[in-house]
Amino acid sequence: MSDILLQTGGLGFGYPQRNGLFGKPTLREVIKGVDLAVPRGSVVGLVGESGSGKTTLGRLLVRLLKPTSGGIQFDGLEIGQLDEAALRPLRARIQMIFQDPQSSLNPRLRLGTTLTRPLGVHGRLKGKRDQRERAAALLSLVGLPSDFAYRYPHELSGGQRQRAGIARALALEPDFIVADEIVSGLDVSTQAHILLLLKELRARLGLTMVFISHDLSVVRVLCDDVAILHHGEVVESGPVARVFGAPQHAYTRQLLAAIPLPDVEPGWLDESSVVSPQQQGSAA
Ligand SMILES: Nc1ncnc2c1ncn2[C@@H]1O[C@H](COP(=O)(O)OP(=O)(O)OP(=O)(O)O)[C@@H](O)[C@H]1O
Repeated sequence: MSDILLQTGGLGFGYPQRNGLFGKPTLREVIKGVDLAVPRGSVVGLVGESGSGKTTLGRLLVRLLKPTSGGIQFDGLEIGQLDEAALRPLRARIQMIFQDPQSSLNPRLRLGTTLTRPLGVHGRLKGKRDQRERAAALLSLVGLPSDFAYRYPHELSGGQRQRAGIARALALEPDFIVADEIVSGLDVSTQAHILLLLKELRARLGLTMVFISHDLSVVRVLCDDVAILHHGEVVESGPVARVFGAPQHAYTRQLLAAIPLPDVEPGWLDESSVVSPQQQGSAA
């Protein structure tokens, strides 16, 4: 078994674009020749300014998009050109969490139904009681009380919704998760709770993750490795301490200068430094 769970080689992607009313559509390349390796059990940060291609690359990695060139190897299997039927058995193993959990939480369904629906789809539910127990276990995994199973998404705070989004992604016990800007839009204290939760889940479940963020300080506390994306190309990658401590590429230096890292110790996100939702009285 290789130490690398997911690897891309020369990965490229272009969105079709119309050229005038009668012109033939062409591809506008937004991901170019990306070589990325995600070791098992690691969290790899993907950073870059707005429009650099982070979301597109994330969607390629989970095969919501099909590459226009290059390949993606997942657990030794080339998945870049697989069609939907061939991808189906892999879908449970690869999940994406979005910035806006609204998109993964159906507003008309109670949380318990949303969380356990993927289990039902994959034939892993044994009746109503099992469904209730699985929903409670998933809620507890992300620090939410079990009676939240009866709530609708609009009855949750932003942080609670993001916890629910994480629970939904974890329902099928995936091996690989792409998290796309999942703490953007949350206040700083809620961000810290969610990051701490991810750290705990990672340790407990041995998750392998690509963590997309424009916030370098968040990447520094959570990620082992980081890849810097610029105009669809990875211009630099490696261990976070090395890339942020001694950036080699001019663009990385520019990014670091533009977004100064707060002067925090790498260990600031320890359990002792963050009040848990239970301690606070309500789940953040
Ligand atoms: N569905 C689409 N159709 C056509 N072009 C798109 C589509 N989605 C994104 N793009 C273009 O692809 C490029 C990369 O966009 P992408 O959203 O991947 O970047 P990003 O780094 O995630 O940006 P942000 O941080 O703002 O979300 C941009 O130029 C964008 O305009």
